[in-house]
Amino acid sequence: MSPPATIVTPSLVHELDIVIPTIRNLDFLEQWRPFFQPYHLIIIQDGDPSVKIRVPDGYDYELHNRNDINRILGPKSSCISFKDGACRCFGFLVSKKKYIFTIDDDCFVAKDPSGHEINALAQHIHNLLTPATPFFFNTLYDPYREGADFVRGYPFSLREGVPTAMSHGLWLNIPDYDAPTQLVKPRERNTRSWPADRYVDAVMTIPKGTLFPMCAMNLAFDRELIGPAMYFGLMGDGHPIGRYDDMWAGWCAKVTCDHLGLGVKTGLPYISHSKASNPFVNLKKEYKGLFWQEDMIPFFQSVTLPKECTTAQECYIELSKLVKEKLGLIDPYFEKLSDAMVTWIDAWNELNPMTDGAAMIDQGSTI
Ligand SMILES: O=c1ccn([C@@H]2O[C@H](COP(=O)(O)OP(=O)(O)O[C@H]3O[C@@H](CO)[C@H](O)[C@H]3O)[C@@H](O)[C@H]2O)c(=O)[nH]1
Ligand SMILES: [Mn+2]
Repeated sequence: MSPPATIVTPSLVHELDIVIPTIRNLDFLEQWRPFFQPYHLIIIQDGDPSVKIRVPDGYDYELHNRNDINRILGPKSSCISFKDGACRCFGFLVSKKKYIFTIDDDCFVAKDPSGHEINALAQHIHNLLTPATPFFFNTLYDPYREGADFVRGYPFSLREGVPTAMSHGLWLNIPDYDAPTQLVKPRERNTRSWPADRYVDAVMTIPKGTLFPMCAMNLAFDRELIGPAMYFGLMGDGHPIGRYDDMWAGWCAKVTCDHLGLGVKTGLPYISHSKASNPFVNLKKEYKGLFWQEDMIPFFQSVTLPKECTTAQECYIELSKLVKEKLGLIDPYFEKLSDAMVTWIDAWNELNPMTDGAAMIDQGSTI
């Protein structure tokens, strides 16, 4: 379902890039053509750079493989993962647009319960252009949606909301499960009809102080507000962990949004996820993350950033110090990750000299 027709959602064709990490031909773009064709694509080709990736005709795109990443970043390319979808964050780095939409190459156009094709991009744009409400939960969900509003008892001093930095979409068909869950529920599908009936027609702001497991399959964000915090970490080749790229970025970005007074939304739009990656391969990649996360989550829940940090870059550098100090005790990996977080910000500032990130947003008047 796209945003209601009465709310005109600008296309943002000149303000938004679509970033796709890939190891395969991009035939999936044929199905997205009605929605994606006007936009510039940034394709990050992972794996062997000598492999030719086929992009359907008629798309305006730039494609970066590992040789390009090494050439553009030089020694800083060490912070960009290889042989893991985490490489997509290079696209966030080189984009020059205000907004990013990132999607996996096994994600297709979904249909809502009435059978209409969902323009996921239009819904993300609507989510990003309307305020978020992290300081007080609205029980009718998104108050800025046609036909909804703030419910009785919602403080008027908070109804202006705050800028939305991230829009986290969901998935029909193959849900984004971790390997153990995938192994015990191999045939589970998230369908829009009975008995699953898991098409939830809602967008909600994730409250301040609450973390969430960010999936990069169907994700949009405001690059100027939160781009510097959207680093997907050291994953894949040469590293002890994989498939925690988007999770890591989501935890860092959420604590940064909370500190800067920015909003994160989850819910609509849905895409249809077509391929279940191999659960045994995934288990090997995720293994350390499955128990490290029992320490990572309390760490992020305990993070407080100094009030002097007023931009995403400043928050992120502070976070990198805390990662080294606190998580470095778990495993030397986190010391390397902390250093890579600093390298990422150096690369960000080098490629984006003009953006000084978001100044701290008014935390919303207390009532
Ligand atoms: O080595 C690789 C592997 C994959 N990619 C690209 O990354 C995305 C996601 O890959 P895939 O769909 O095969 O894996 P999933 O398990 O479904 O993905 C989930 O894991 C998350 C963490 O990576 C991901 O965002 C989730 O959706 C595809 O576009 C692959 O082409 C890669 O670049 N390098
Ligand atoms: Mn997938």
